[in-house]
Order: sequence, then structure tokens, then C-alpha cells
Amino acid sequence: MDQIKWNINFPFVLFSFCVTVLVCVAVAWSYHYFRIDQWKQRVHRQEIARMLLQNGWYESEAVQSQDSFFKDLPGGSKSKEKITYFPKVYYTLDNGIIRINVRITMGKYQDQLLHLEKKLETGLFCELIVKELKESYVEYELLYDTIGSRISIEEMEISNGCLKLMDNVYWEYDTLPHMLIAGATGGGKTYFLLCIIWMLLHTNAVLTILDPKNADLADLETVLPDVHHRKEEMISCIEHFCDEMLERNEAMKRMPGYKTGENYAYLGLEPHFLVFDEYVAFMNLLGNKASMPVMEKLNQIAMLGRQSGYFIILACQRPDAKYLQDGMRDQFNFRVALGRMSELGYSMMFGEQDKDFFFKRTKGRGYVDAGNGVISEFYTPLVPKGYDFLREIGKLQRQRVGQHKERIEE
Ligand SMILES: Nc1ncnc2c1ncn2[C@@H]1O[C@H](COP(=O)(O)OP(=O)(O)OP(=O)(O)O)[C@@H](O)[C@H]1O
Repeated sequence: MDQIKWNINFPFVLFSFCVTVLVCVAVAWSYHYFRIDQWKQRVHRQEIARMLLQNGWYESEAVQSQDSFFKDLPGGSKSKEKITYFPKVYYTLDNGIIRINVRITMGKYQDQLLHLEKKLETGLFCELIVKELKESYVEYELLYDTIGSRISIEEMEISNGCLKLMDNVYWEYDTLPHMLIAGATGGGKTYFLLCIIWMLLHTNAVLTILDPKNADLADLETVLPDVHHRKEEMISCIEHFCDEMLERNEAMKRMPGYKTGENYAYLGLEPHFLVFDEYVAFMNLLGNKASMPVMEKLNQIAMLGRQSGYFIILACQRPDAKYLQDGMRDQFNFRVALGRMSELGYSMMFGEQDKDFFFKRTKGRGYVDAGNGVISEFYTPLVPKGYDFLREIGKLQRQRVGQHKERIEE
């Protein structure tokens, strides 16, 4: 009898086995993913239809239906409801963004269809990011699975006057300048400020940091040059920042290449940021009389800083109308409220809003108005455990100093 010889190539078998397993996993994952996605879309469509039906936002008429067989019997002719008008609503879910276009007519339900944001947010468990009125329809853009759009500190990006803070949230400081941050103790305000400082140091930005409580931000004085916590120093820093801005406004007009409407970046100048933590506490410390000139300077920077590239990042535990007077708050285009806040706190940050605010225990979570008047849920960039801001910021600063020296030597 012939002996069958098995000539097994073990590495080849192992390789084929691994490839098969990988292919199976990929197929199962994509099947699962698309099924879940399709299921989500079906549920959303059903919810929207239910909203229109249960609110009675359609028109109908009663029609008599004749049962051909039993029309002579009592009950043979029945009355049925025939829908004569149903609102046109188009829904898409793409990349975590839900777009809902609602056709607007001048009919009976025009008002209701123009204000669906609250119902959509709570009904579909998502956050409105844009609402735009277009010709004959209104478009609601909602973020589905907001926490899924949270990025880590390493995923932050900065370029062309635009700082990425979440997958769909950017601070476009060149066009929508000045940031206001409010957050109760432990809400994640300091971590957020440190993330922004760290990211700004990747550019040619010049930073001035003020921390009247001599707390976490003041610790940066060991690695950064312009960090202050003493009252007098802080006041003179604000004055100096404002004067520099006014001087640059003048100087820019005399620069070759100056063009009306263009900003500092067009002329190759660097942006300046005044990072001011515990603003309200500082103003309270100064008292009514001494706080007025400081507020005037800040107001001036907030009003005139955009073109010359002088920006303020103002943080406080609770926004106080007393220190954000005369429309000063409205000059802060990007506003973030972190952690637990009172209804009054939210209305001071965002103005009177028809929105329900919820508190969740997640650190660095809150609400944002990125400058478009729409308030949505917000998560600050995630910082890994054990991350050493002081070391990382110090490293960046040393690199910047090194690059500066090289440039001078050239
Ligand atoms: N983005 C984040 N990523 C990871 N952890 C965070 C983040 N934000 C906050 N935390 C956690 O929450 C804690 C409190 O945050 P943080 O110090 O920023 O709060 P705060 O609002 O500045 O409070 P306080 O005003 O008392 O300083 C941090 O020590 C950190 O453990």
C-alpha cells in the first residue's frame, strides 16, 4: 500500500489561518456596523414621523369608503381619514451628523416646523450644531453621539487661526475672536486652559498668562516667560497688552502690503493671547473703583483685537453680569460652560435660551456656543492619566527658544 506522505508547511498554514480569522472579523464587524447604523436610521425616521403624527401637524379629510359586498348592511359604509397634506422632511445620517431638512410652506404649521430643535434634540438624543434657514426649507444639523466626537489632547490641531477642540467643534479665533470659559470648581476649566496653552505653543503665538489665585496656571512661571499672579503686575500687563494692540492697529496701516479688511496674519504678524484665569474673583478683589479701568481695557481689547491679532481667553467660576457689562460678553464669540451651573449661570453665558441643560458627572463636559448662536454639548480634549503639563509645556517652550535663536543666527 502506498504510504501517503503529508508534507505540511506549518508557517503557510498558520498564515492562512490568521488571514481567514482577520477576514471573518472584518466581515462580522462591517455587517454589525452597517446593521446598527441602518437600525438607528430606521428608528430616527419612525420617531420623526411619530412626532408629526402625534402633534397633528398634517391635514386630512374624512372620506366614505363603500364596502362593495355589504353596502346594504348597517355599517357597510365606513368613514376613513385621508391625509391631504403631510410635511416634507428629509433625513440623513452621515459620519455621526444627522441632517434634517424640513420643507417650509406658509401653512398652518410653519411656526412649529421652524422650531423643531428642542424636540429633535431630546427625541433623537443628539445635539443641535447648526440651524440654517434656506430657500423654502430649514436645515437642522445635529451631532449624534456627542461623546464619540471627543478628541484627546494629542488629536488637537491648530492652523490658519483655527483650533480644533472636538471632531466637529473648532475655535476660529481669527474670525470669531475671544473665548469665555465658565466652570465651577472641578469642572475641568484648568485642564481646558492648559490644553489650549499647550496647543497655542505649537504656533508662533505670544502668550501672557494671568492667575490671581497663584494656582495651577501660575505654576507655569517656571517654564514660560510671561506668567503673573500679583495684582499690580497683572494690572500693568493688561494695560500693556491693550497699548500694544492699539500701537499695532496703527502700525499695520503703515506696513507695505496692508490691505483694508485683512488681518495680522495677512501681514505675517504673530497673534497674541491674554489668558486670564479667575477673572471675576480678581475683579471682586479689586473692588468697584479699581476694577473699572481694568474692565475698560479688556472691553477695548475685546472690541478692537480681532484685526490686529490680540485675543482674550477669559475664565471664571461664575460669569458675573457686573464684570461683563455693556455688551462685553457678546464680544466673546466662543463661550464654554463646564461642569455644574445654575440656570442663571447658563443664561449669563448664553443669554435667554429655550434649551434644557443637563449635568453629567463626566470631567470636562459642558456646553458650547462656538460663535453661531447654537448651544451644544461639549467635551474638552481628553488628557491621559499621569500627563505632565508642566513638563510638556516646558519642552515646547525650549524648542521655541531654540528655533528663535537659530533664526537670529541666520
Ligand atoms: N479634559 C480632561 N481630561 C481628563 N481629566 C480631566 C479633564 N478635565 C478635568 N479632568 C479631571 O478633573 C480634575 C479637575 O479638573 P480641573 O482642575 O481642570 O478643574 P477646575 O474647574 O479648574 O477646578 P478648580 O477651579 O478647582 O481648579 C482634574 O484634576 C482631572 O483629574
